[in-house]
Amino acid sequence: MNNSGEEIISCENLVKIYKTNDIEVLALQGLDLTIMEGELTAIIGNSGSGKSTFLNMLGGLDRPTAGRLVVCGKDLLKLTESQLEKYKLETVGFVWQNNARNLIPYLTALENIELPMILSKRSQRKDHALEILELMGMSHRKNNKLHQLSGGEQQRIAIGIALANNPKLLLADEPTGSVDSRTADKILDIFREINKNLGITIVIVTHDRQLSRKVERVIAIRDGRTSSEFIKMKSYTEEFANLKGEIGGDGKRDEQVELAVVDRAGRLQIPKEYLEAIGVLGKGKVRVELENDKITIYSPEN
Ligand SMILES: Nc1ncnc2c1ncn2[C@@H]1O[C@H](COP(=O)(O)OP(=O)(O)OP(=O)(O)O)[C@@H](O)[C@H]1O
Repeated sequence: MNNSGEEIISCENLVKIYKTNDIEVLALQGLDLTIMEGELTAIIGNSGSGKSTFLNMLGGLDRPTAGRLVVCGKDLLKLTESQLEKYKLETVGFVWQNNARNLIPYLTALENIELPMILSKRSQRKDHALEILELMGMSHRKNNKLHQLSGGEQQRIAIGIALANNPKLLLADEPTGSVDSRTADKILDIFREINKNLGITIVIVTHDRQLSRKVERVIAIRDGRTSSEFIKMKSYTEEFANLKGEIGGDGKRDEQVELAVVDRAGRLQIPKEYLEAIGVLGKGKVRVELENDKITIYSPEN
């Protein structure tokens, strides 16, 4: 991760309501989060919590209903249709779980990677596509079509397609959802390399707890709101050295610390289990005390 200190995604009180016939579904209900340029972030949450909805908003595939969503300086609630088309083609790259959606089956791997460049009228497309294939370790598969590639190879090409127009932000929806764990590890390695070497900000939506343990920042969404965050405390270099016994390993397995989210209005969401543990869940009130640099939360009965 090479976080440059610039905000690339700023999301405040984001709301998305889907209307089907007479039914309204509140898919995002005031989501707040900020992602800095150069971060590699995983978004986790139960089925139906709003992960894909948020990724679709980030990708410009669907419009938010209300709130604020600014990506790379572009206000996604205000872009015109043609600005949104350009944004989808040039500012973000999208990798889907389903490769039939990522790759056009009757085109070769090389042609698939060239396609986004054709759509945005770039020159020197073939050279750039060949460079990307090399970066993905897929030069030897350039003339293969979808059905001639393994699941892992298809995902590499899908990432290559997403990188074709040099996006600042790469979005991936369950990229390891349909491959075995060894392939999933390799795909995650590619994301890490792209993040580190090209400095591209990456947001991955995943159910895969194994994958989310391997990234430095994890944002948990519950019921369309940010519920908590996990930050990795050790760098990969340190962790790798630890594994190889090169630096004193402390034997600690849990390298991610959980952070509760405080929104811009100062509202704090405390994990439900914590409230349960001190017997205040559903009570509506807690005792809060400030003591030097600590805030302590008690049950009012204590
Ligand atoms: N196009 C749509 N029309 C109506 N409701 C939708 C639409 N897309 C999503 N929803 C609803 O919005 C809520 C959030 O869905 P979303 O797909 O974002 O969740 P998710 O966390 O990605 O779930 P999963 O992990 O199962 O993919 C769900 O209740 C879902 O049924």
